[in-house]
This record gives sequence, C-alpha cells and structure tokens, in this order.
Amino acid sequence: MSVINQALATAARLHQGQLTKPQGSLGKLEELAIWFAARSNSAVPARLLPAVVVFAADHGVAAESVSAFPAEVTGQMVANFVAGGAAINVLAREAGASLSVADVGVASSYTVTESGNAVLFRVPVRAGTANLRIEPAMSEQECNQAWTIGLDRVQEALAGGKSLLIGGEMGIGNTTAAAALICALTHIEPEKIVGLGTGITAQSREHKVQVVKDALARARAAGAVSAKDWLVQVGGLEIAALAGFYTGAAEAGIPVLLDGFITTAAALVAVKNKPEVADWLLASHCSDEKGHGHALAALQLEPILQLGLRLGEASGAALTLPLIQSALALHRDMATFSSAGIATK
Ligand SMILES: Cc1cc2ncn([C@H]3O[C@H](COP(=O)(O)O)[C@@H](O)[C@H]3O)c2cc1C
Ligand SMILES: O=C(O)c1cccnc1
Repeated sequence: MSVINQALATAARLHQGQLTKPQGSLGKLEELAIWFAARSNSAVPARLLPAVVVFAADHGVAAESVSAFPAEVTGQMVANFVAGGAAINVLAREAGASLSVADVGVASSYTVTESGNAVLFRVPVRAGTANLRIEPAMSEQECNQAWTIGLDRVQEALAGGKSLLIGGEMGIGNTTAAAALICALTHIEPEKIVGLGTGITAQSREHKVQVVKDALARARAAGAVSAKDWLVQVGGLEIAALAGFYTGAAEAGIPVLLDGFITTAAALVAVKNKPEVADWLLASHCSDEKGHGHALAALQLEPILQLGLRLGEASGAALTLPLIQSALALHRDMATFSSAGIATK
C-alpha cells in the first residue's frame, strides 16, 4: 500500500500561504491542492491526467421489481457508452478524461458500434449475479475474478501515465446491492439507506427495504462477517470490480475520485477490507440517493458538490474534475507576494 507524503503537504501549505490572496480565501480549493500534493511527487503537482472506467453488470435482484427500469437497459446502456451517447461520454469529453467501459457481467446480449469516445473491455465473469434476496449474489471465486478485473484496469491506467482514477457503474438493480452492502458494513438500518434509485415509487421503496432486510438476514445466517463475505453475499460484479479498482489505485499510489451511491458502497468494501485505501479517496459529490450521505460519513469523506444528481456512471466525479483542475492550476500558476511585489499583512 502506498503511503501519502506529509512533507509535500506541508510544503504545499506553505506555498499556498505565499500566493497573492488572503490566506484561506480560496477555501476548499486550497485544501484540494494540498491533498493532491501529498499524493503526488511535488509540492506543486502537475495537471491531472484522469481516467474514467465504467464497470457494468447485471443483478439477479432486478427480478424483485426493485428498479423503475428493466434489466435489459444495462446492456443497452453499454452500447450507448460505446456509441458515445451517455451522460458520461459528454462529461468525460468536456473534462478531458479518457473513458473505458468494462463489461464484468452484463446478462443480456447487446450489439456495439464503436463510434464514441469509450473503449469497451468485454470480460464478463458471469451473466449477472444471482438474486441476493434468496441466494449468494456470486461465488467467492467469481468475486475475486471481478475484483482482479478492477486491478487490471489500474495497471492499464498506470501504463498510460494516468494520475487520477474515477470509477463509474452501470447495472440495473445495483442501488439495491449497494444499499445492502452499506447497511451491512455501517450497521445503519435499511430504512435510512434504501432510496429511489432510478425513480421507483414510495410504495416500491417499502418493498425494496424488505428485499434488503431479507438479503441481510439471509447473509447473516449464512455466516457473512468480513467485507468480502458481504460482497459475495449481497454485492454485485461491478461493485466487486470497483472495490478491486480502488484497492489497486491505493496500492499504486494513484488518487481516486468517488462518484455516487454505488461507488461509495464499493469504497466501503475496499476500506473495510484494507483501511489504508481510505487515504487515497476523495468524494466528488453527495447524490440524492437517500443513503449516500450516511455512506460518505462512514468513510469520513466530505463531498465537494451537492447538485441533486442521481445518475451514477461516474457523472458526478467527471463534473467535479474542472474544479479540481482549477484548484491545481491556481496552486501552480498564481504569483507569490514576493514575485508580484505585493505587500503582505
Ligand atoms: C437509462 C439509464 C441510464 C443510467 N445510467 C446510470 N444509471 C443508474 O441507474 C441504475 C441504478 O438504479 P436502480 O437500482 O434503480 O436500477 C444503475 O445502472 C446506475 O448506474 C442509469 C439508469 C438508467 C435507466
Ligand atoms: O447515487 C448514485 O450514484 C445513483 C443514484 C441513483 C441511481 N443510480 C446511481
């Protein structure tokens, strides 16, 4: 596991104090620049080279009517990513981030026409998870296989010189799996965590709460204890790949920008599995999904934005990139009091 460099943080803080502005006047942007300095090789880090990887997979629990959309949408959206028409295609392009999609377990067949800005890796572990309400979502071996796909994506990003990793997800039914994981790992009750996902009714949400309660009771009876046990029992293939992705990023010493509810559930798994992963995580936004704020608080993360988003796909993280790049540009390019000949206090 890579360790963060406190000496660079101190040097970056000193540098901030010399820039031509009242100290602290750039608020959170100052803290962001210092945060990145501690996770780079310089007190004044270079512009970030961000990579977005969207992990896609299906969920057997979709059979329980927990989503407003049918399961086929997962594969159809993968085709949309490759064609360039999804929100994340637009946002990654705007932010200058590379975009790839990893199919780690889409159940339906889909046809792709490569015309957009996303590269597709077809590496399905199985055709979607099993229904986590009634049986383990996947086997331990399948979970490890999905986790390793996340690690592989980090290696590719490293080889490409990327300096910030963003994971996204696509998988109809995955707010149910994410909610179950968050409940299991934070001991917060499902009523506080289960949300509306793609836009189910309040009545459907009550049913979704019961599905999560049943899944938790079943998994507990099956002897789930560790974060990885819970991932096998109530997780998802894309969530396992994301947890591997975050763990690999921390091992390689590359900062991670989290997205919404599902990616935060994956981060919880990664951190409960290896607490040092937490040092490398930054929260982009707090989504409108009911339990997201609780999950971020459990990770002691403060989101940068709160825009009422509830999309996923890494959209919130991509939207935060321009702010982060601005924070680093200010840190890098502003004049100092002495270079500009400006009187100090
Ligand atoms: C067209 C469309 C595009 C999406 N992009 C992300 N999601 C988001 O919605 C899903 C989770 O919500 P639930 O648990 O209610 O199914 C995930 O696929 C997530 O990424 C989408 C959903 C839809 C319908
Ligand atoms: O918070 C999210 O990432 C989210 C919320 C609803 C649906 N999909 C994703």
